[in-house]
Amino acid sequence: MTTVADILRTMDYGPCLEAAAPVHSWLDAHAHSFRHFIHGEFVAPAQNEYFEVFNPATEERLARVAHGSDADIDQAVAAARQALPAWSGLSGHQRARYLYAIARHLQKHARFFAVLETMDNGKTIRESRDIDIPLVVRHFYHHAGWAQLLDSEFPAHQAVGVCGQIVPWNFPLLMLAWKVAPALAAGNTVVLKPAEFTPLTALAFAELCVEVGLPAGVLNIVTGDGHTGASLVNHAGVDKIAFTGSTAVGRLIRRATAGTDKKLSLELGGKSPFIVFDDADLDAAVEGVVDSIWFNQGQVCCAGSRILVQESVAARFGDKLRARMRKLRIGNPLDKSNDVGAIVDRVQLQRIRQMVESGRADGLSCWQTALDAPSSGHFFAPTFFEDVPAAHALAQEEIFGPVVISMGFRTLDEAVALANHSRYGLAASLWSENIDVCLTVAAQLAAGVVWVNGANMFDAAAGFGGYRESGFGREGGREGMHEYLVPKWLHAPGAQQAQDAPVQVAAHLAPTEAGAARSIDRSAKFYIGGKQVRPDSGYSFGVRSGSGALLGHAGFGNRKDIRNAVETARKAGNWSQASGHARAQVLYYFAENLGARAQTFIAHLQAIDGISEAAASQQFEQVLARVFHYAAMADKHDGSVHSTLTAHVTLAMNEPFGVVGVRSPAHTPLLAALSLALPLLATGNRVVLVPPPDASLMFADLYQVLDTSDMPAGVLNIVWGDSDELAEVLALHDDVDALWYFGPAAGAARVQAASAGNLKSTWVQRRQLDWTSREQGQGGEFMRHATQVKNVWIPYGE
Ligand SMILES: NC(=O)c1ccc[n+]([C@@H]2O[C@H](COP(=O)([O-])OP(=O)(O)OC[C@H]3O[C@@H](n4cnc5c(N)ncnc54)[C@H](O)[C@@H]3O)[C@@H](O)[C@H]2O)c1
Ligand SMILES: O=S(=O)(O)c1ccc(CO)cc1
Repeated sequence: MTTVADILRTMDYGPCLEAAAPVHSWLDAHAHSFRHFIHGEFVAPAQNEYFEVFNPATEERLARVAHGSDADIDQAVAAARQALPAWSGLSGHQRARYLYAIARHLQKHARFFAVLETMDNGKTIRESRDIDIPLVVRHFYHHAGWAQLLDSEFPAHQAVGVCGQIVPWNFPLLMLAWKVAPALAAGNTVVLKPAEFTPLTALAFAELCVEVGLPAGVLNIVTGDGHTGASLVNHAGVDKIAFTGSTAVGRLIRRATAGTDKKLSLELGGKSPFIVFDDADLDAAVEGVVDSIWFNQGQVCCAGSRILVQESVAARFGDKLRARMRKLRIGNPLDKSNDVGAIVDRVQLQRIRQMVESGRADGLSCWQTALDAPSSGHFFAPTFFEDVPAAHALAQEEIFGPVVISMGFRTLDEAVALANHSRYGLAASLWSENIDVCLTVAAQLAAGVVWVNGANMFDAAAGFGGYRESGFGREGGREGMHEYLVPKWLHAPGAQQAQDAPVQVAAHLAPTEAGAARSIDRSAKFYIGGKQVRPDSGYSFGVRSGSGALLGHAGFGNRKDIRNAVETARKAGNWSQASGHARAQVLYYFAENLGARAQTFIAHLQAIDGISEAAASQQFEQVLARVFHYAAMADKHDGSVHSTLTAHVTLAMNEPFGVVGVRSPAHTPLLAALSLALPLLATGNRVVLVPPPDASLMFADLYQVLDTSDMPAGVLNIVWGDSDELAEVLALHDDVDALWYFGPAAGAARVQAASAGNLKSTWVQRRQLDWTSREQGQGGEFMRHATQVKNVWIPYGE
């Protein structure tokens, strides 16, 4: 028997077990069997199929859970559709009261949810009790607030409709909260599919919703696997899909929803850098690594899994990290003394093992904490690979386990280059005592979240989400609410589908009317890198007026022209670094020079659309007003400081995407094209514009104005031809960061499917907008789509 004297001598932790009895009683009361939650009731699966759920720490069977089929999804979507009018018709205040009640009830049952989560997932009770469940509660409180304030904070917006939500197994209830709370606050109804390894807290949450009297059908939960998820994604009755999970499945969902009107947000994988500068508090940084990669056994999408350490301190840092690893306690997750729990499932454990073995087989230096874990259960020792080459799979692939790698760097620039050497862009952690270094680096990182001298910090008031292949959309904060809202004018009755005439251009010589050749003294070329450029194809086409008269010739663009335009836009990065004031000056100057050429453009507008001179003049005035508007906005699209829980200044910075492709519509062509290009330019993006071919002669005159307006070469490039074909080339291009497509449904589907390659953010509008309306043609919606939010957490105080 261990005596007090023994304890004082060894100072070892004793076992300190959390009671599991309340969860066992709950499982017993359900006879260890769970059905779907649809229309406020627990209903049996249509095909009577179930799957088993285990405790990964003990391999004990916890329950059998319904396996959702197409019929179950159908029933749940119908319930959500039926509940939608009444729920979205409630006042924000009425919805706030439900969300507040959910938060209160969660607090009352907090320990039950924490224990259930630990048993289902394998995470330590310290984490589920002190992090997951308090954050879940915080999310419902925070979003009760957004429901209350919806009318004043999001005027002229409405709910999207029925939301299909699919979550992973790493933070089961927290991921549910991230999705359900904003959806319900905004007035949507929900069908949620939990991950197959961890459905139990979602089902307990459904019971809690019954307890608080949430109206039937507002929240529906269908359990199942990837097939169930795919059925939800493909269901025609769903208006929005919100997905958190792997990049591979995110890509499938992007393709599956292409060409539908479904709004989409994707929170995907990561390989986040953890950067340690030589002036960092190394002991604090070592604790940061523990929070980054051994938290939740490294099954964290934003885990700091790549340590980049300045060479001068690398050896010291490595020693300190190994010393700390020796102290990590791995074992029963219900034991409050343990730091590291179980891996969620045998399959995931196997994947981690294979990745680690491949690193060892390649001769990489590998160090592991001694594993003194229980004989049953899925445990894996904290693992550290030192000096891993930047291109190695262990430095590039997400492992999703307790495995960290490190590599050295010498200079700040090298650190930034290594940090950004990844297809992902979810998060980053920076360690330095020099605030200049921290903010300089934070601004240069391609990451949706940056933690300064900290790691893995979250709060409902701050947005979370990625750049690049880590997905698009944000969860949390004001920016997260936008994922569940749409401007009311988009749903206004009478909005038509865009009906661009099928592209008439063909790579052949246009028949020329007698005498026309005399008036045609040039063939309009493209504008690439600040220069007029002949088409690569060597073909041109005849440009005709609205009445069919031949106006001139224009080059016919192809894949190569687009690639050249993207390359030159890529090099024009200084525009993104320029101040808003500098960009405003260029746009004002552009407006001034455009105004001086009014007669030219009025004549073009008359010829293209067959409108009167008065109507063309009026449209041109609107064009000038729009340029002035975005010149004015260039230094005013401010970010914000979020009110997060801890002592942080959490900056939400609006950053440009980089290179953005724009396919603009035929209707009111100059106004439409500039209404799209200007917000992008004002916010620092570089643009490859594909305007309608019928208006190419007018756009050839437009770039002459650009030439005289100090617009740097490569910032705005213009190529025309078969608009949808060129848009698809842009969508497929990995160096294009975002794409705006305004045009007919068939082309929209093509670009959305093609964008799945690098998961670029797309803004697609198949409806024909009224560009002359200020509500539809300009404003916040455009500025918001032109930027992505980076949240930078900067600590203050002690
Ligand atoms: N960015 C974030 O916020 C975030 C957060 C947590 C996890 N993740 C990512 O999630 C991954 C780990 O979770 P996982 O293994 O459960 O991911 P996963 O993509 O395999 O599964 C996630 C969810 O999608 C469902 N699913 C699987 N195939 C589907 C399909 N074809 N259509 C629709 N749904 C489908 C699953 O059943 C599960 O509910 C990691 O890559 C991690 O980085 C990202
Ligand atoms: O979505 S994840 O990045 O995996 C994540 C990590 C941590 C927390 C809470 O601490 C929530 C979500």
